[in-house]
Amino acid sequence: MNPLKFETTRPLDIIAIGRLCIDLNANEINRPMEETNTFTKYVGGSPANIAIGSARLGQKTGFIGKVADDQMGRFITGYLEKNSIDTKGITVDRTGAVTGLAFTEIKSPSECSILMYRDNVADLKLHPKEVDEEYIKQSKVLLVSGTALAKSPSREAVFLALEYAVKHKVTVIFDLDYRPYTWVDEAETAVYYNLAAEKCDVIIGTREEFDMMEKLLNIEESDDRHTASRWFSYRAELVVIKHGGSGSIAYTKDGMSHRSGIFPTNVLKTFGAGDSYASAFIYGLMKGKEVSEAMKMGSASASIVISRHSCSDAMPTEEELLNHMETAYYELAQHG
Ligand SMILES: Nc1ncnc2c1ncn2[C@@H]1O[C@H](COP(=O)(O)OP(=O)(O)O)[C@@H](O)[C@H]1O
Ligand SMILES: O=C(O)C[C@@H](O)[C@H](O)C(=O)COP(=O)(O)O
Repeated sequence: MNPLKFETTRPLDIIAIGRLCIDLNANEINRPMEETNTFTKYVGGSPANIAIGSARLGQKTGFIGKVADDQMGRFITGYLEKNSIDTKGITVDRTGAVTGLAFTEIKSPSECSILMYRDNVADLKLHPKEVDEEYIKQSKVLLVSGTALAKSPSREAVFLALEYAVKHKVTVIFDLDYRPYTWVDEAETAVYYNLAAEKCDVIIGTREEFDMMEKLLNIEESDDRHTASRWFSYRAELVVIKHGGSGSIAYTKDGMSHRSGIFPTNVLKTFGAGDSYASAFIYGLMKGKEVSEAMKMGSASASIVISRHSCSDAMPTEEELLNHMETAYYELAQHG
């Protein structure tokens, strides 16, 4: 069962809003970053990765964001255009802001970490006046990534985009994407995450991200079903809780739950799992697939991306995704 009804006559399938950054993934793997010398540069930033994943799957994709007025900013917009992503919603910062950098460390397949340089980044300077209502109303879906709530004016830009989306019946999907290094205070984080989530139709996050949101409310011993049910009293139709190598579980407003397993793979690095999962999951939902099938598509995409060096560059095409689902072993993991 798929509870979502998309406005099918819109020229764009999905617009993502949030950060456009650079991933610098260590080439020397299985060692700490102190011992690495070279990195490969990719476009990064969770919403950028999801947008690239969506475009790779053939979806008409747009973006609302801000890039630095430098080579990195031009590299990012050029890469998005090469991937047929509409960039008219992207503005260039003129204040000397820089591009966020995510240095990734691959100590082992299961020990990966990300060192983020986020001072004076252009993406958090996106201003409400740069959010175009006429642009948003052209899309079936608005994808909001939580890190864009970390600082003004990006925070207000996101809330304005949410208002426009609700006004024009654009389905809002909230990928929590909690990055502690971008926030200064847990309470502030939880307040803004909860306020944004109230306006969303679909919420996707890990157990830890939902715990962060609930801690502020002194919700003791929450579980996945309790977490999901909280959001059905607002706009949510679907809540997905991801559990890493144990798969994911989704709840719909009708009280049903849907479990998904994983496609075991040779894991090179674990980051990129969430963004690839989100892009293919959303794609499945928009193709009218059952929730569990859309989750399986998300798992398949994640399985492909975590076996490769990059996140954005590794996003599969529709053909690669469907082929993987037909040929790879699928394991219905148990969790929770
Ligand atoms: N080790 C793994 N092997 C195969 N699939 C995985 C693995 N880790 C994660 N996945 C898939 O990626 C999805 C998202 O991963 P998760 O780590 O929960 O999200 P995030 O990257 O946002 O923290 C999981 O629900 C699962 O489908
Ligand atoms: O989101 C960032 O700024 C870093 C990403 O580009 C990076 O690829 C990553 O951490 C992916 O996140 P995940 O998919 O949630 O693991």
